[in-house]
Amino acid sequence: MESGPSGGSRPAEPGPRLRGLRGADAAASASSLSRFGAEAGCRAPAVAAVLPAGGSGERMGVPTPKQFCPILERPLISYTLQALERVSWIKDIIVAVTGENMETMKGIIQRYQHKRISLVEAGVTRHRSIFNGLKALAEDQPNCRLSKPEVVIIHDAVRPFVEEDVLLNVVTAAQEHGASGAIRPLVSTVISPSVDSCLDHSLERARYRASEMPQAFLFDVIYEAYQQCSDYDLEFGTECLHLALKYSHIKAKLVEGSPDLWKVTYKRDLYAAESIIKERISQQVCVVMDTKEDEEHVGRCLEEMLKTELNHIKVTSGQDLQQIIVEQCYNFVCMNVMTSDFEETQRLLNMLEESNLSILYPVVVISVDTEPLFEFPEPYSKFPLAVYFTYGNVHFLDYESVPFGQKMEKVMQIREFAKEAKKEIFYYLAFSYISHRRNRSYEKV
Ligand SMILES: Nc1ccn([C@@H]2O[C@H](COP(=O)(O)OP(=O)(O)OP(=O)(O)O)[C@@H](O)[C@H]2O)c(=O)n1
Ligand SMILES: O=P(O)(O)OC[C@@H](O)[C@@H](O)[C@@H](O)CO
Repeated sequence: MESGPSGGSRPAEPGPRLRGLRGADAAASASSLSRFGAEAGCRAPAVAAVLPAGGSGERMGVPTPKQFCPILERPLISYTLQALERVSWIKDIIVAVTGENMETMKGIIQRYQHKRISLVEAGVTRHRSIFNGLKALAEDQPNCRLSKPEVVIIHDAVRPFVEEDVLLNVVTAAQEHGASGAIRPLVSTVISPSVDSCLDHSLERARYRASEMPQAFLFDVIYEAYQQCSDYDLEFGTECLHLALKYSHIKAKLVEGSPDLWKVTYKRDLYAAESIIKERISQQVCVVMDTKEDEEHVGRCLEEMLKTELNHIKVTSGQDLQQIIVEQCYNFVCMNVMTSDFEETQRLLNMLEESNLSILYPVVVISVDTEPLFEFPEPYSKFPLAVYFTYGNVHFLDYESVPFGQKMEKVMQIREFAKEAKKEIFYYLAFSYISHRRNRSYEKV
């Protein structure tokens, strides 16, 4: 077993989380942990995850194993890891990959700065890969460097759309019942063909469900099941819940999952995944404050206001910017509260230029000045002005006819600045906040 960049024998505490992410997601995670306590009437369990990622993706029909196929130039498995890393109460993530893909996997971990990851060798079947992942967590194994969790999540590496709520549901249910799995309604009816490929019988669709992922187990339940498992089951089985029932006599609690839990199997699934990822990326915004203090004030206000509209809002004063860009955020709002010389915006644009962000998706940078670079004549002066630039062209929203004073050179300054933003779509908003710098209180106009 090999640890990822977190190194050491014990995976570090949740890796450097994005400040805003820490704010929003950690709050969610914290509330989740309290849910453990409330609903299960017990303390939050130690939780680890095993991700089988050792397949060859034959049904995808491409040379690259599907877990490494790019979506927006980023490997599919990286999105799944990112989804699990957003859940701060998952302490260890064990990924089973083949020996030939080990270096590829390490490169992905390094490139996208994934944390809490340990790698194990995959097996020739999915069950054997999962078993190898569980061994890495068992304490009866030589050189075991990870502590045994109370609950282990098993989740296919090619199911990138997994949210904290379903993970919490299966883990909470596993704590109580010993095993749990996400299920979805069947789309097609299940039939049984006869030996001459004629219909033998069909199942009443409403009485059956599709078994999806994530699944969760008390670690001892599933580990003992795999230890007793027959070679036949390890070779041909596809259902971990079945192993828990057959060998540990545990009837898993079934949990309704969301439609997005599907497994990327065929090429069409990759196209569908790309559409969903694009839609989700468009819902992600990073607010970049020019000072840490403003991050705590204006940033948190914006976070509170925006988080009901967006699926992920991150607020930072810069120290996490590199990680945010690595995670492929595409929408940035630079709040220049203290300065209006574009310093922070320029720094972001430079980082975007130097990053490997996919150019398949436009980056939007909105620079907001609380001290407008120029005054507008009445009655416009008290309205926010939306001036936006597309590849160096200046467009004025709504105020085309606004007569500017002699300070056009300020507008030209913005225009020159925007020309630097080669591939970004750059927005500039001038808000007239009244900011009492002394007592750091902010009043919106
Ligand atoms: N020996 C194997 C086979 C599969 N998997 C993993 O199990 C998950 C679900 O399996 P599946 O969708 O069947 O993946 P593949 O086996 O790669 O697909 P195919 O059957 O089309 O080859 C995937 O993340 C896959 O990488 C694994 O870890 N080890
Ligand atoms: O058989 P495959 O390896 O394609 O897929 C595994 C799936 O069966 C499995 O992920 C769920 O059905 C839940 O067990």
